[in-house]
Order: sequence, then structure tokens, then C-alpha cells
Amino acid sequence: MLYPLNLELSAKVCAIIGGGRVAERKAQGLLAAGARVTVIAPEATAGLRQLAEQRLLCWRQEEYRPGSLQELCPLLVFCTADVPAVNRQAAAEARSLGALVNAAAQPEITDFQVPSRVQRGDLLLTVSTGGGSPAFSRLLRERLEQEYPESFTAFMDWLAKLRAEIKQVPGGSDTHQQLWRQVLNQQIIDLVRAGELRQAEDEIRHGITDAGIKP
Ligand SMILES: C[C@@]1(CC(=O)O)C2=NC(=C\c3[nH]c(c(CCC(=O)O)c3CC(=O)O)Cc3[nH]c(c(CC(=O)O)c3CCC(=O)O)/C=C3\N/C(=C\2)[C@@H](CCC(=O)O)[C@]3(C)CC(=O)O)/[C@H]1CCC(=O)O
Ligand SMILES: NC(=O)c1ccc[n+]([C@@H]2O[C@H](COP(=O)([O-])OP(=O)(O)OC[C@H]3O[C@@H](n4cnc5c(N)ncnc54)[C@H](O)[C@@H]3O)[C@@H](O)[C@H]2O)c1
Repeated sequence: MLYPLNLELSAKVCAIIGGGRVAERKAQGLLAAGARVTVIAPEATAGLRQLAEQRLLCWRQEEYRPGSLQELCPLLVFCTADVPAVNRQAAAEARSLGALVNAAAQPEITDFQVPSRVQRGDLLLTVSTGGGSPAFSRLLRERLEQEYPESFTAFMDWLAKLRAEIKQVPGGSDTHQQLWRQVLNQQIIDLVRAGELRQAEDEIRHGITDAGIKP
């Protein structure tokens, strides 16, 4: 069974071996998370070249060779070359440097997989099939995008602010847990989904007042 975790990657060094379609997809996700990305590949897609020209990532236009990763000291290494032996070599070096390895087509050298995802502000929904069917992950992701539209971005922002207020309320975490379980119900999700943010927020505020709490 895979163990899910959401990594804080801002300013962390990540290396991508290979410059094809898979590399480009991985680079986009990593850049969105604020990582410092270096691509090592003799050739790169137009999209990757553009990102390099905009200095959003570093493209080392060369083949991977043992030692290439040494001075980078990356946290994560993505092996996406279309030569399995190259990916194996890079993965071995990465591990010796303490990095975690992703190799989409070679599960035997993979430490972690990248899930399909929907981002709505701080709300992050991810889907994995453990490599069984990435196409099914995509299908589910498309459904989740419809079920959790953009309105959730603003709602999550509001909810996090309210939680910060509630945290100041005396009673400790048991009281807070009980309160949240009472005021957050399935109907709230439906209201946010329908874009009725104001009503969702009012429902929550009323629930808090009914519980006798003044945030
Ligand atoms: C989630 C997503 C994220 C991302 O890539 O960032 C991702 N694949 C996506 C899409 C996708 N990938 C492929 C297709 C074509 C249809 C098909 O083949 O099924 C489609 C669908 C499409 O594009 O329509 C081909 C494919 N993928 C892998 C192999 C290798 C193999 O199976 O051996 C092959 C065959 C290559 C070949 O035949 O040459 C392997 C992996 N792909 C994973 C992630 C990991 C498992 C995640 C999981 O199980 O859920 C894992 C194990 C490695 C990893 O960690 O990257 C992204 C969803 C984007 C979205 O949400 O739209
Ligand atoms: N396209 C997909 O959706 C997908 C998904 C998962 C896995 N895969 C597999 O992952 C691999 C990469 O897929 P792709 O579509 O990005 O392939 P691609 O052919 O578009 O890209 C391969 C890249 O590897 C680079 N490369 C070759 N030798 C290298 C070396 N010695 N050092 C550094 N880079 C080197 C090439 O220059 C090229 O940029 C393939 O084996 C593919 O079967 C593809």
C-alpha cells in the first residue's frame, strides 16, 4: 500500500532526467509547487525550452552521466529518459545522495508516484490507482473538477480564517473538534458547490452561535 503525503517543495531542488512529454508534465507540477527544477537531457520539448528561456527552470543540455546529480544534491529525482538503463543509473546515484526517485515506467526503481490532482486554493484532492490505470485517474480527476468547482477556493480561504478565530476560543481541541463536527455538514458542501457561499458561511456562523460560542 502506498503512503500518501503532501510535500512542501518551495525552493527545494528537484532534478528531471529526460526532456520529453513526461518530463514537461512533471516540470509543470513541480514549478507550480515552487520547486527549483533542473532538467538534464540532450533534447527538450518546446514547452520545456520555453520555461528554460524564461529562466523558470534550468536546462542542462547534455546526456545524464554518473556524477551529474552530485552537486545538485536534489530532494526528488524524476527519471523520464526513454532509455531504461539511463534511468536505472540516475536512480542509483539519486539514492546514494539520499534523494527519492520517481520513474514512471519502471516501478522497480520508483520510491513514489505522482497522483492526479485537483487544486482549489488550499483544498487539494488527489487520485491514485497505484499505477494500475492512470487513464482512470484522469477520468476521476475530471469528475472531481466538476464536483468541486472554483467556488471552493474562496470558501477554503474563509474557512481557514474562521478556524484561526475558533482556535482562540477556550476549551481546548476536544471542544473545537466537537464544534466543527456539529457545524460542518454535507449540506455545506452542496451550498458551496452551487456557488451559494454566503449561505454556507451563514449556516456555519449560526451553528457556532447556536453552540453558545462567540468567536
Ligand atoms: C496522474 C498523472 C500525473 C502526472 O503524470 O504528473 C500520472 N499519469 C497521468 C496520465 C497518464 N499517464 C499515461 C496515460 C495514457 C493512458 C495509459 O497508459 O493509461 C495517461 C492519461 C492521459 O494522459 O490521458 C501513461 C502512463 N503512465 C504511467 C505509465 C507507465 C506504466 O504503466 O508502466 C504509462 C504508460 C506509458 C506508455 O505506455 O508508454 C505511469 C504513471 N503515471 C502516473 C501518473 C503514476 C500512476 C498514477 C496512478 O496510478 O493514478 C505513474 C505510475 C508514475 C508517476 O508517478 O508518474 C497523470 C494524470 C493527469 C491527469 O490528471 O489528467
Ligand atoms: N508519454 C506518456 O504519457 C508516458 C507516461 C509514462 C511513462 N512513459 C514512458 O516514460 C519514458 C519517457 O516518456 P516521454 O513520452 O517523455 O518520452 P520522449 O521520447 O518524449 O522523451 C524522452 C527523453 O529522454 C531523453 N534522453 C534520452 N537519453 C537520455 C540520456 N542519456 N540522458 C538524459 N536524457 C535522455 C531524450 O532526449 C528525450 O528528451 C518512456 O520510456 C515512456 O515509455 C510515457
